[in-house]
Amino acid sequence: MPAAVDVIDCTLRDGEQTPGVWFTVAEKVELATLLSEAGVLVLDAGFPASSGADVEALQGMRQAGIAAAVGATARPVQQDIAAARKAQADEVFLFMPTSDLRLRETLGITRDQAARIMRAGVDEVLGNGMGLNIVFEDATRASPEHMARLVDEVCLPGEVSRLILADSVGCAHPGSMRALVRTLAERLDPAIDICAHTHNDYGLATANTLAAVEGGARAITCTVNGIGERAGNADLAECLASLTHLHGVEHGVDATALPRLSRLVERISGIHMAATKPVTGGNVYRHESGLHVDSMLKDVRSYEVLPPSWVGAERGYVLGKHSGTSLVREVLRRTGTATDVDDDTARRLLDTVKSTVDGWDKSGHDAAHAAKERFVATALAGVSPDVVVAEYHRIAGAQS
Ligand SMILES: CC(=O)SCCNC(=O)CCNC(=O)[C@H](O)C(C)(C)COP(=O)(O)OP(=O)(O)OC[C@H]1O[C@@H](n2cnc3c(N)ncnc32)[C@H](O)[C@@H]1OP(=O)(O)O
Ligand SMILES: CC(C)C(=O)C(=O)O
Repeated sequence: MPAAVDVIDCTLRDGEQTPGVWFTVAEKVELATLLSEAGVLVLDAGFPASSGADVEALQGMRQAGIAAAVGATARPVQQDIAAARKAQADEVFLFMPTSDLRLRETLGITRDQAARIMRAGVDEVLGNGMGLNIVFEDATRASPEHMARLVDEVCLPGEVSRLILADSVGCAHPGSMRALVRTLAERLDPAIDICAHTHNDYGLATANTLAAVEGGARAITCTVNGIGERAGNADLAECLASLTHLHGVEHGVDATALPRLSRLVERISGIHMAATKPVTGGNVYRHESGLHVDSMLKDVRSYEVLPPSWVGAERGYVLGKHSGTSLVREVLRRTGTATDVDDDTARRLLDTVKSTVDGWDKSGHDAAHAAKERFVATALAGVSPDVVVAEYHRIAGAQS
């Protein structure tokens, strides 16, 4: 693993390509500002040729004076590059399919033609004074010979900063991704960084991103909440957590910004994350099961490898159907109600918790609604500690 990687966020471009999702100009500038303040180095901030709003949004980011470099995605065609220039992009993500399937069957061009179009696009971007990232779209289904030739012809030091290898359909696995990066890294001038762009069709986007870094990639692309085309992209929070805690790789992003970023993207995309969403999900730092809570109260390493403080969150314990007396005692201790509770009282209080949960009426709901209710009960409510405290006072009162 390298000591550090560059982080490129593409929520504003690939994330916005999520079917049915679009962001207003103000939302884009707000998200770009937060990403930049968090320490993200580069933003793939939009596709200016797609709409005037994208041009305006990129200009707005420049006017807001954000520190992150503002990038624009473009095909190697004059109109896209002109739009990126109009948007005042610092750099361009210039993409061209590399697989024969995409070249021959959907674009109807040969490898030679693709190479020539790309070379002309490179010259156009450079002529317009913008920085350049070359994107090999569908690289994970492309011929290594064709990609090697493109490396020689369009990925030249002094012209190109990064080569982005895109697993556009999410068909790679960690082994193939690692091998692809290694092969092209041997061909590429070391002044140019390889960057991974992965999709999550098999749920492997994060694993493939990490494998790419292992193979020699020195930059990664991610989206907040993993939103993006189809099953989405590599999730920013997951990638950063793994890089930090599993591999010790620096990335320059302040992890305490991740929950806020996640909530902002939930709000502006309308796509809500599950409570189990790694790193930023509502249940990630919460525990209910009695045996777990008992262990956690003795040593938090028992069931916690990702410290909540890393993202600025707090550890929580939920009283519920699966609780044990350890948490009942802890609640009484934390609320200052009682420090020393006999076994019989603790057990009676636990029974109150369990019967309260068992008494919840879920009839009249269809299956989907019931599942949602269960989620809400688990994620948000459990049983309030007040129930235990009130019951304790009732028992203690009755005893005195
Ligand atoms: C893998 C990725 O995620 S790439 C990014 C994908 N993102 C988007 O498509 C979102 C933004 N897109 C848009 O707003 C629109 O598609 C536009 C404005 C870019 C283009 O719209 P239209 O001109 O109406 O074309 P349309 O989208 O229907 O078709 C795409 C055209 O681009 C061509 N094309 C696709 N990729 C490339 C490429 N890398 N280089 C050159 N041409 C390309 C296609 O061959 C097709 O050309 P044709 O119309 O001559 O057959
Ligand atoms: C344009 C590139 C980076 C892309 O989104 C893809 O190939 O998935």
